[in-house]
Amino acid sequence: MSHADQSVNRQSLLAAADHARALLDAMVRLDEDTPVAPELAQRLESVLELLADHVQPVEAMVGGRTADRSGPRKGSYRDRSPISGVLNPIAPPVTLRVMDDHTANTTTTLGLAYQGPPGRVHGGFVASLLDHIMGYAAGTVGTWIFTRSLTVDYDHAVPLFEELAISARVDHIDGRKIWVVGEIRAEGSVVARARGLWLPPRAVPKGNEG
Ligand SMILES: CCCCCCCCCCCCCCCC(=O)SCCNC(=O)CCNC(=O)[C@H](O)C(C)(C)COP(=O)(O)OP(=O)(O)OC[C@H]1O[C@@H](n2cnc3c(N)ncnc32)[C@H](O)[C@@H]1OP(=O)(O)O
Repeated sequence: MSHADQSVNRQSLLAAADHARALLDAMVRLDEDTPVAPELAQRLESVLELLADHVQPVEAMVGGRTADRSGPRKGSYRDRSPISGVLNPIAPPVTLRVMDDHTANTTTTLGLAYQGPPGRVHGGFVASLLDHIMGYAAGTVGTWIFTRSLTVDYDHAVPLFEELAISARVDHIDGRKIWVVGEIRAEGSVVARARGLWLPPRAVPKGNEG
């Protein structure tokens, strides 16, 4: 496939991921006695049939390489992230900014698919957003890092349908330990805060050395 074709194909995949996001939003807003339910199930089944021969085996996606590492990388790991992956429909629309000063930030607006208490973002997803952005801030210190500890303070409701500003910065580094703080703001006020510890693995995970 030429570079031009690849670019057109990627645009189509990005559009498909956006449609899938819109589908998730529509699914959680459907009334249980909607008359379109049978046709919806049928149409989605035929979409899955279209994809059946084209999805990669999971081994090709885990770690970004085929199991025996002989094949090419099967697409970008970051594009598939559940929080910021543009090709992962469960990721809300976010654009990450990772800065040289060991900070990371993003903005996003979440719909009903992320609802916990009525009108509020699910607390687990609040933690996931913080974990992810804080992980990227920690990631500016070393390539492979994992969350070892994360403590979240839910100061106020994190609202749905309003723009959220999520930011993180490395607070201090103590040997291998990278301590990070993060926060979420809505309309300029802090609604959630977190503090956490990130650590590199003692050995680089198998299959990711290259
Ligand atoms: C330019 C752009 C670059 C961007 C680049 C991006 C990179 C890409 C970013 C991806 C962003 C995704 C963000 C998702 C983030 C996940 O989703 S990560 C997934 C969830 N986390 C995991 O799966 C981790 C599971 N845990 C592990 O694998 C291992 O425990 C770890 C984290 C590798 C650490 O292993 P370990 O070093 O053997 O751990 P351990 O000895 O228990 O603890 C190390 C030290 O920390 C201390 N410690 C542990 N817990 C605590 C605590 N709560 N308080 C104080 N001290 C503690 C210990 O006492 C110990 O201290 P020392 O004795 O060494 O002084």
